[in-house]
Amino acid sequence: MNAGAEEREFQAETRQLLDLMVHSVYSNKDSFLRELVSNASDALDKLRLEAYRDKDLSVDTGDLHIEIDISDGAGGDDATRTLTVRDNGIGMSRDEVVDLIGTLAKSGTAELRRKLADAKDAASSDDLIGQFGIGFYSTFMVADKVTLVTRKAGGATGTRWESAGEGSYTIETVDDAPQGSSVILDLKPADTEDHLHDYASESTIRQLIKKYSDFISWPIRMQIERTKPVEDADGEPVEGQTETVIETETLNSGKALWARPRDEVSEEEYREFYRHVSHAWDDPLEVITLTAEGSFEFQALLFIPSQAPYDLFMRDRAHGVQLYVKRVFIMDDCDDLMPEYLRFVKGVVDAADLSLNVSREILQQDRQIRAIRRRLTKKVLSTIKELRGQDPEKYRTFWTQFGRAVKEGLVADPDNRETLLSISSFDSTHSADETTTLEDYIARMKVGQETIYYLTGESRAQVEHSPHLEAFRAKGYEVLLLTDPVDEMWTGGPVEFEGKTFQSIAKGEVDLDDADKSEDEKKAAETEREARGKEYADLLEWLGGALGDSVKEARLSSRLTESPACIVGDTFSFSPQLEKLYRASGQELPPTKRILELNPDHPLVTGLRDAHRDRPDDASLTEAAELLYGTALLAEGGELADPAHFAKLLTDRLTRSL
Ligand SMILES: Nc1ncnc2c1ncn2[C@@H]1O[C@H](COP(=O)(O)OP(=O)(O)OP(=O)(O)O)[C@@H](O)[C@H]1O
Repeated sequence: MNAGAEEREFQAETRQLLDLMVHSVYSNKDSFLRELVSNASDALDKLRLEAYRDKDLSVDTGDLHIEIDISDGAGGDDATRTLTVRDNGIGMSRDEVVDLIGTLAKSGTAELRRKLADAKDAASSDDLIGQFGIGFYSTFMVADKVTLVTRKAGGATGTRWESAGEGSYTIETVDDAPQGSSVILDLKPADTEDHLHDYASESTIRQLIKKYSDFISWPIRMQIERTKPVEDADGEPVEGQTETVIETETLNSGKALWARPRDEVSEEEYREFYRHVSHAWDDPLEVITLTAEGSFEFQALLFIPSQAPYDLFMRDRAHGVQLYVKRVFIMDDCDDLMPEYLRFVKGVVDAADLSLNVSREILQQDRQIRAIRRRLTKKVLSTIKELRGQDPEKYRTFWTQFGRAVKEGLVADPDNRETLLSISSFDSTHSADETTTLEDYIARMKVGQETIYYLTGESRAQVEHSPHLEAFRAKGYEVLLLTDPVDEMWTGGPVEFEGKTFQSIAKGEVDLDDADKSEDEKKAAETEREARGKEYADLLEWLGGALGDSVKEARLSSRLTESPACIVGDTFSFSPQLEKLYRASGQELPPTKRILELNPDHPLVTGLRDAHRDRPDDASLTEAAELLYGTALLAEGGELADPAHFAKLLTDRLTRSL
């Protein structure tokens, strides 16, 4: 080893990942080439941009390209078959090599770590590799040894990194590295049964580049050996004489996919491009193309993935939509082109009239970018809407994967709320395992029903057994069951869809009795209500006082059929879950007092009414009231303010009753 050379151990997770790669049974081993070419192409994009921005950077950007070299080991028995992918792009410094290649970099997330720990058998590696897309390391599926030689643009020395994919790698500084990076693979023997093709064969490489990387905008070159007829001085072939010549051939067409008409691009080309821009290995669920002409010219090629990335709800997620200006790559993950709630959309936007010098700060202020974002948002939403109508299966996949993120738009993007509601799906009491759209909900509404009923909570199991649902269920009213935290947010204010308002069944007054009654029936019901009101007036007043620290008032309920009591909020008061969310985010809130509603037909309530009438000063009635309130709170999945006190009351009662 040279001076400055070091042998370093891989981190535990990296070792585990490499082990998975080395012993991989992943059926698509060819993907390693796409990853290397993709990295090389990114490196060239970065260099071009860097050179444009930093005029003092001493680099040659005259002939930026990717080169592939193969050696089939024909030199002798022990000559190694190698494949080299070389670029003259941005390169890496020694520190970058250690950070980006030597460690598990961004893939070292908790999720991958957890899955790696579970992936004990080789079979589960297939799924894992496909799901995470494991860039540079995928080379170990096809190589016994990987060598990376790289020199950062503008740097004086280069770095050589080498590993056999086992416990360690070596790294050393080298003087003679050309600018850019070369990745040299010592290939494993071809084994078609194991999906290992002959990657030292010219025709294999030619095919793979066509298939996976044709759209790469930089030339991908290879030296091709050809046998040609020898020509005489006049350029005429000499009979019976041939010669071997080496020619440089460009393997890819390099046509920007977004600039080509949609019907001329195959599904396969779109898929490979999707994988390139998104660094994902799944298939796109939907391809979206858009060409805008007029004052703001741009072309967009966007993809909705078929699988949510593991980091969809993490803060420092990367890789969104890329920005190009007139075919020149400007930046990855351009947040300003897509609203946060559509952050899973991948792809490319190529704008005609921006400066190549544009920075993230400028973009945020740019009128043109805002206009593009509005157009793209509408286009993505209308595509999802079409999907819903035309391909329910795909729509279901979409909603399962991305619905939670999309619903954030109901809060963040009021301008598109109606469309967002129309593409949303919700759990509902209508079906135990199918979600419903609002359109379908409305079609099933009962005669006389004016509002869309919903109930929020922490889980379906919890809300499904909430006392608030009793009368709705008994009378056949469908209720949406909203259990994502974001549901608390968008239902926090008035919401309408197709002229129908949303109403929480745990808030405000509901009167299901009146919905389908005639005028006479309504009058009779009103008379009965008044009579009941009188009958219970004393009890309700007393309860309001006895439980005054916890509730605003007590009243009779028309939502209950089985439970003795439930607790409801005012129409626009915070739900307990929303209060909890606000508190968890550090905001101070005064506690919201809600209303205790009683079921006048329940024996506990009639018993309490009679006991209060007969023994108004009996102290044990206050305990009964507290127990009644506590059980109502527990039944809706709420939390008791003083569980120990409640437990003691209950224990005492039980003891006395035995
Ligand atoms: N040819 C190259 N030139 C310059 N930098 C490179 C090159 N190849 C890889 N890198 C750097 O190493 C990093 C890690 O590469 P790797 O392929 O493992 O992951 P990735 O491309 O970032 O993402 P993914 O894992 O999703 O493919 C890259 O992000 C890039 O910064």
